[in-house]
Amino acid sequence: MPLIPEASPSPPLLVVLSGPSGVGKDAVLNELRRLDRPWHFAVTATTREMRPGERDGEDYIFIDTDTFARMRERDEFLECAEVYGRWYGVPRSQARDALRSGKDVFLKLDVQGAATIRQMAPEALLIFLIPPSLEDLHLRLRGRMTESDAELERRLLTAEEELAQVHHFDYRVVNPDGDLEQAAADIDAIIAAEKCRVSPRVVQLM
Ligand SMILES: Nc1nc2c(ncn2[C@@H]2O[C@H](COP(=O)(O)OP(=O)(O)O)[C@@H](O)[C@H]2O)c(=O)[nH]1
Ligand SMILES: Nc1ncnc2c1ncn2[C@@H]1O[C@H](COP(=O)(O)OP(=O)(O)O)[C@@H](O)[C@H]1O
Repeated sequence: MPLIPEASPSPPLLVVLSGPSGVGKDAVLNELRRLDRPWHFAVTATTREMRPGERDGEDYIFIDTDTFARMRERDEFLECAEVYGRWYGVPRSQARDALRSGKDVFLKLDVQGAATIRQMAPEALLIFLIPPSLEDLHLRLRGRMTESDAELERRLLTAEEELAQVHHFDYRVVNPDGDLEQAAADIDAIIAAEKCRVSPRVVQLM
């Protein structure tokens, strides 16, 4: 029996997850990985030092500033930005190949990266993760104990500017204190709803 065209699977989504440092992006993404959906979580490159427990090639591709500059000159990044004094970039292959394979692709980006993707691929789905309060954000960032005092201060100062960018996003999801499963469930529901759009998002990447 011929398939009804509207019943065919919707095209893969390019999902950008942003949010201030310490809000819980990594924690929520790890929860989303456990859902075992047909999603690809892009691994981006950074010149930031590796934190204890991070794995090269899994949490990030850790490279030095010369290598980053060379990759940038060769236009190997879909997007890149200087964030909190370090460089970060999405290798083109990380997004393009996974989309072509039909997988929804998650990019964990700062607000600059989200704005670049919005320009480059207006059909991308932009989700902003927010803390219940600035106090919660400060407690989480301090509690992670991964930044020097100076770096911590820089991230906290930047957080308010980042939070003010929420109106550029399609969805905002609260990461409730002690209940990151709820934030993951909200994002899972957003993706499921987006897959039911009558006019689906069709992402074109160069
Ligand atoms: N624009 C852009 N931002 C990125 C990229 N990879 C990571 N980031 C963002 O860079 C910021 C700093 O990341 P990180 O050093 O892991 O700090 P964290 O947010 O405190 O975990 C976060 O907002 C990330 O979402 C990238 O490829 N491009
Ligand atoms: N919903 C939550 N409630 C309480 N603590 C959280 C929650 N989500 C994340 N955390 C903690 O907050 C800190 C920052 O989380 P992380 O995922 O590193 O944030 P980001 O990737 O956005 O910088 C970590 O110690 C993490 O365990």
